Amino acid sequence: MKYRFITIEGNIGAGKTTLAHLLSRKLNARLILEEFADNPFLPKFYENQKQYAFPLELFFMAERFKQLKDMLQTKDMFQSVTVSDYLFTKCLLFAKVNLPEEEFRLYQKLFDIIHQQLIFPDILIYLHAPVHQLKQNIKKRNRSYEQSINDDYLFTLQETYTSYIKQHNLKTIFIDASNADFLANEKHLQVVLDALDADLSDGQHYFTLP
Ligand SMILES: Nc1ncnc2c1ncn2[C@@H]1O[C@H](COP(=O)(O)OP(=O)(O)OP(=O)(O)O)[C@@H](O)[C@H]1O
Repeated sequence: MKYRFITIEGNIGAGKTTLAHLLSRKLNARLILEEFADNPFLPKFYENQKQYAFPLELFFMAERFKQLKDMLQTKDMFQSVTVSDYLFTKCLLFAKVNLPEEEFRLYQKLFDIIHQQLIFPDILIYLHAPVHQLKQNIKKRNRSYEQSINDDYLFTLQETYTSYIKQHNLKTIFIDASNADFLANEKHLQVVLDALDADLSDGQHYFTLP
């Protein structure tokens, strides 16, 4: 495997964690998973966004920084590849959507200082699914506090993610994940594995699933 650090991103409910598990098994890679369930502000945020957005975003940034720094500094002699189901920049993208202007500027200052200390992934896999499908996935997995998520929030996040990817030259495997089923359909996983094997230049590369 030519990549040492592979990161999967996508909107809420896009299927990042499932793909991260499958890839890490196939590649015998170390797995870094988002620990959103430990964030005590998340259920409160969904009830009252204005009041809880800032502590929520700060908590996510602190936890993710700690997790990535710890994991990436510890060398694992048996697993030379790492797969994560989030990009550290995700903190900034969500903060941009959720915080008022002044608070976002403060957040960005902190983010910029912290971000310099982390390693960027060698390749990003972005799962793009339409909002109606994300809603179905969110409904199906049935985390109670997520059931109030509305279409506008998902659309705005989608736009924020895609414009970030377009503006940066990060090597990206952009997958049209409408109807993706990486668990049940081996051909879907194979598309990702083949893309990781291909010689890709920097920037975005689009793939559809069979
Ligand atoms: N920075 C953030 N600000 C606000 N909410 C966040 C932030 N990061 C994650 N969340 C919330 O945490 C929960 C988990 O989000 P995330 O998109 O990481 O995982 P997921 O939806 O379980 O992923 P997938 O289904 O693609 O595996 C969601 O409710 C999401 O909105």
